[in-house]
Amino acid sequence: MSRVFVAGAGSWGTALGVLLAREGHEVRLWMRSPDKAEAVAEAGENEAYLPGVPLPDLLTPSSDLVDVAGSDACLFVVPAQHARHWMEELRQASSEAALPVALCSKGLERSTLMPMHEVLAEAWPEARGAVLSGPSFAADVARGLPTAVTLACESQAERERWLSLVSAANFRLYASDDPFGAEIGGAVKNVLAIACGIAIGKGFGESAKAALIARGFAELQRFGLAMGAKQETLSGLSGLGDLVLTANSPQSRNFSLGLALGQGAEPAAYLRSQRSVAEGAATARPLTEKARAAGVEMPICEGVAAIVEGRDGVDETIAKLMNRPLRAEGAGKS
Ligand SMILES: NC(=O)c1ccc[n+]([C@@H]2O[C@H](COP(=O)([O-])OP(=O)(O)OC[C@H]3O[C@@H](n4cnc5c(N)ncnc54)[C@H](O)[C@@H]3O)[C@@H](O)[C@H]2O)c1
Ligand SMILES: O=P(O)(O)OC[C@H](O)CO
Repeated sequence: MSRVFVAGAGSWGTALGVLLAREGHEVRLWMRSPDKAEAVAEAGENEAYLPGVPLPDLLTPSSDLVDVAGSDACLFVVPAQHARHWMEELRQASSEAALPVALCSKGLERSTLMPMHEVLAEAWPEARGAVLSGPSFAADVARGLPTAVTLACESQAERERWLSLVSAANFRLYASDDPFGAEIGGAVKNVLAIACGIAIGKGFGESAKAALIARGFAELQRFGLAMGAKQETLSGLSGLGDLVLTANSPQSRNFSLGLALGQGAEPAAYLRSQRSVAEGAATARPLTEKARAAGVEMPICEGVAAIVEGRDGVDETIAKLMNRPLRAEGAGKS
């Protein structure tokens, strides 16, 4: 049995905490508010983020960051735009310990354009980072439905430790030595899922969505390969696998955001009305800035960035995409 600190008690942190506690690990599920931690403990359930899932006895809700100090491992599940601050806090609370930290958040930091493992390297340099990513809705994992995801880190010994810690009967981990590639897939698929939601919200139908998935995957590969990710990672669970899941389901917050935008919702108002995070909204711009700096074209992601930031309307963006010069298929440069 290990002691695991789960930083972040949204739906994914809670589902992962429940999974580990069911496997016999002692879990501290950290959230910012002491009142909420108390209420969740009393209810025996995280009603706000994962309703209907009883918390196992081995899971203790906590608002005390110092609990990280005695832990064997940490799952980091705080939304990407708040990650740096809480990594710095965890570093202090853990006495700067070289704790194994699995990054489970999917996004790029807006101010620096960095993926989470680069943020971790700056904010908590002693931590030993890994990436846990792949097609996995929190509600599915909490219900014990069969799920497979990627666990990526450079050290083989660390990978093996993570595999034995987090794998469960219906939660299958595949190992990868490409943490960067695993992160890129999760960040880009969220932006593409918004595009697919927009197409459905506009009533364009399944053929349009399939075209967006295929051309979006070409963008994901172009960008990932230019950044040094491995092809096998991009076409694996954390890339193609997660794109297929997220781009096809209203269960996805990113797809649902797109759906609402396609139906005429105003982006800022819709985002303000949501308790849950749709990471693609904040990641779209840093992603496209990073791509442009690397000379990689990502027209679908550019369109999503313009729409969610209110710089362009849905109709204008679609017209721009459809009027691009005709070209050969393939991931290529553009
Ligand atoms: N939900 C899923 O199915 C799922 C699956 C895989 C990965 N993820 C990723 O996990 C990460 C967390 O998402 P989630 O779905 O668990 O969250 P959520 O949308 O269910 O809840 C949002 C969480 O963010 C917290 N939060 C808001 N502002 C904050 C701040 N300033 N500092 C710290 N925390 C703050 C809220 O308290 C809440 O716990 C995201 O990067 C998401 O992409 C989610
Ligand atoms: O609800 P979404 O769009 O954040 O997607 C959740 C997970 O990332 C799916 O793997």
